[in-house]
Amino acid sequence: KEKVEITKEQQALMKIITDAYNRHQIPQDVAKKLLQDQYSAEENFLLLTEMATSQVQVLVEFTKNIPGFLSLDREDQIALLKGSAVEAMFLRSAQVFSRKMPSGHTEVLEERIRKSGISEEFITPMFNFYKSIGELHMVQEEQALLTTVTILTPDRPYVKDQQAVERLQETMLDVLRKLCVLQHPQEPQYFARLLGRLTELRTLSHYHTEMLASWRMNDHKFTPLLCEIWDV
Ligand SMILES: CCOC(=O)c1ccc(NC(=O)c2c3c(nn2-c2ccccc2)CCN(S(=O)(=O)c2cccs2)C3)cc1
Repeated sequence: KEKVEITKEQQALMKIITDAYNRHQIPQDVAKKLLQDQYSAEENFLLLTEMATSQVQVLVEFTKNIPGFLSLDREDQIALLKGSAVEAMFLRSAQVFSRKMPSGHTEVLEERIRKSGISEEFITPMFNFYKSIGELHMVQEEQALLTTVTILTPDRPYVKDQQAVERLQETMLDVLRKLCVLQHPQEPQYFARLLGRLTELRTLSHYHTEMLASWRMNDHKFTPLLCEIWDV
């Protein structure tokens, strides 16, 4: 049985990434608004737009703390951000959703999201994903590293130096693999299950692209930042 050990450097790397990941949460006032009294579909949609926009701003800040990210080609940095923004948001959403919220809050939050003008065909896979992430009971280091692995996906559109991204992603995957073995010793397949969620995440982001088209048709407005990062 191979003795799995996280090196000093990997420990330091994990701390930088986890601290950066935890530094940004949904602004309390926005989250509170989501849980407050009745809202119309329009107001719910507006609130989600506001939250999604703040998530993108936080994503940009977070990536700056990924060791090695800022040494990548600048255009590749943009390509990685654009390519992973939706996936990172749904990963973060799943973690927000499955966090031990005060009882009843999860249901209210679910209700608001369901009543925000998003069509059922998108809502179902989204909540299935949230539940499947919740069942993993990831520790915060795993959440932060999984998001980092998602951002550092080499085969995003328009990435020129894929090798450089691959090297960074492999560094993160090695730490995540060891962490999974140490955190879930009874579940040798835990790391594989985690990576399997990234496949589910890609499917969700394809749904998202379709939804954007239908929202555009119903004349739903997005913020300039969301239009920029979602190419709408
Ligand atoms: C400051 C750090 O920010 C965060 O930590 C953060 C976390 C999660 C989110 N999540 C969301 O905004 C969000 C969305 C959906 N659900 N959902 C959600 C929110 C809370 C819990 C669980 C899920 C569905 C639709 N999209 S959308 O982008 O397609 C959209 C946009 C406009 C109309 S529809 C958004 C934001 C910020």
